[in-house]
Amino acid sequence: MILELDCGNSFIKWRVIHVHDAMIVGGGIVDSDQTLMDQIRALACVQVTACRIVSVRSEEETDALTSLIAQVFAVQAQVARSAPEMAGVRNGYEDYQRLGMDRWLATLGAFHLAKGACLVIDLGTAAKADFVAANGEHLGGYICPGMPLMRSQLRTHTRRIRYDDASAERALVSLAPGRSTVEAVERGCVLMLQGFVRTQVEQAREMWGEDFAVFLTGGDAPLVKDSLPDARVVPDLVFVGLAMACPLN
Ligand SMILES: Nc1ncnc2c1ncn2[C@@H]1O[C@H](COP(=O)(O)OP(=O)(O)OP(=O)(O)O)[C@@H](O)[C@H]1O
Ligand SMILES: CC(C)(CO)[C@@H](O)C(=O)NCCC(=O)O
Ligand SMILES: [K+]
Repeated sequence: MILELDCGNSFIKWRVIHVHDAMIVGGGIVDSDQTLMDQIRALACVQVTACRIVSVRSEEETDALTSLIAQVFAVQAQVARSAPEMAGVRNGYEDYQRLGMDRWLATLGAFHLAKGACLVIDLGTAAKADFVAANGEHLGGYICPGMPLMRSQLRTHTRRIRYDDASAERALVSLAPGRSTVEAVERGCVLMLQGFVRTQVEQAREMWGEDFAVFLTGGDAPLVKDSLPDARVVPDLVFVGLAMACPLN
């Protein structure tokens, strides 16, 4: 079985798939290497024979994780590396190595699925948008604070914005003007995300008319999907690209 890991800035998403048909055996989202190991080991009868990783963490953190995996499962993890060109997509950065690997892989995955022009939106700790033209040219993209960063900046830099996670969740039953601090902040940040996403779609329309696909991924995709009815929500888009970048045979 193949262990796949997407190491983001706040969380690690993992899943275990069968080698032959890519059927998903299990998966989850964790906030530490140790919890990751515990969760994988808790899956009965899993024999990890290969591992592929995408990481936007430091080289040291990624090395520590690959060592742990070598120790626990006796496999050498394959770590996805940047490339100037792959699977028909040309990296649009001046220095291709600077483009975040999560963005690059999501872009590869999206172009593979769309087989044409696409806009890729990934809403995690950071909110990211990337544009790929029909000929596979990656045109670049945008990076903004995502929901967790917007909310924590407000909490950190003000005296009187304080609330707990449970009330934050309750506040999102509607997006009407907030009548409490928690509603005002949570709804305001969601509207920021929706505005970000709409602006990207407008830009794609200016370039490509109606001839493009929109892909939506990342933990906070559900917060904007109603304002983007034509978007394809693909939670595992980074894993689609990861399998392309690290084919393991
Ligand atoms: N089960 C979950 N565990 C943690 N966060 C979740 C979960 N489901 C949804 N989320 C939301 O997902 C967001 C984090 O998204 P994601 O996991 O894509 O971030 P990340 O990969 O760490 O960040 P980035 O991609 O910017 O590096 C959080 O704001 C949280 O609200
Ligand atoms: C933007 C983040 C932090 C989002 O995970 C990641 O893609 C990253 O570290 N990128 C490097 C900077 C860049 O993409 O220009
Ligand atoms: K990510």
